[in-house]
Amino acid sequence: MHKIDLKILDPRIGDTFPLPEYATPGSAGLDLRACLDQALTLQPGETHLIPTGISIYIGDANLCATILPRSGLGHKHGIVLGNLVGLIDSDYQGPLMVSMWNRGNTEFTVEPGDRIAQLVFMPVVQASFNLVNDFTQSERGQGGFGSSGRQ
Ligand SMILES: O=c1ccn([C@H]2C[C@H](O)[C@@H](COP(=O)(O)OP(=O)(O)OP(=O)(O)O)O2)c(=O)[nH]1
Ligand SMILES: [Mg+2]
Repeated sequence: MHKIDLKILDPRIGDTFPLPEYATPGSAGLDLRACLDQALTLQPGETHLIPTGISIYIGDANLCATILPRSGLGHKHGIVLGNLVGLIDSDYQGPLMVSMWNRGNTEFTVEPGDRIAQLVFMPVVQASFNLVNDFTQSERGQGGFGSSGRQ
């Protein structure tokens, strides 16, 4: 288990609202909570930036974190992320924010402390570029965007 530095920015985190934790031993994501002072209703089509009450400092360029939607919110209520996926850089030290987008047709109310999205740590490979004029020919070549058909 990696140790990641975490700062509590909202005193309710770790008190009224639990710290992010893996729900089961096999969980990939840690749920993030809406650190709101009052309930917030997202009208259809609206996007709001919601504080999670924490900041993390990953501090290792070979790691990042992503913020992903919760499948229940996305599938049942149309609540996904305004940026589709949030990417947390290893050198970011600011507050973790969740862009909540109501892509559905009905309003949705977020209550303070609700679990609104999930944080997933991932390995990162940084690359530098080797400038060439021609690539060694691959089997695929330039084929893409459905070039192999549908079945
Ligand atoms: O859902 C998100 C996405 C990003 N961030 C923070 C962490 C990330 O490291 C930083 C910058 O994100 P990104 O590089 O995706 O945004 P940008 O629009 O390119 O901003 P910047 O110019 O600051 O890099 O914002 C969040 O808190 N939540
Ligand atoms: Mg950026």
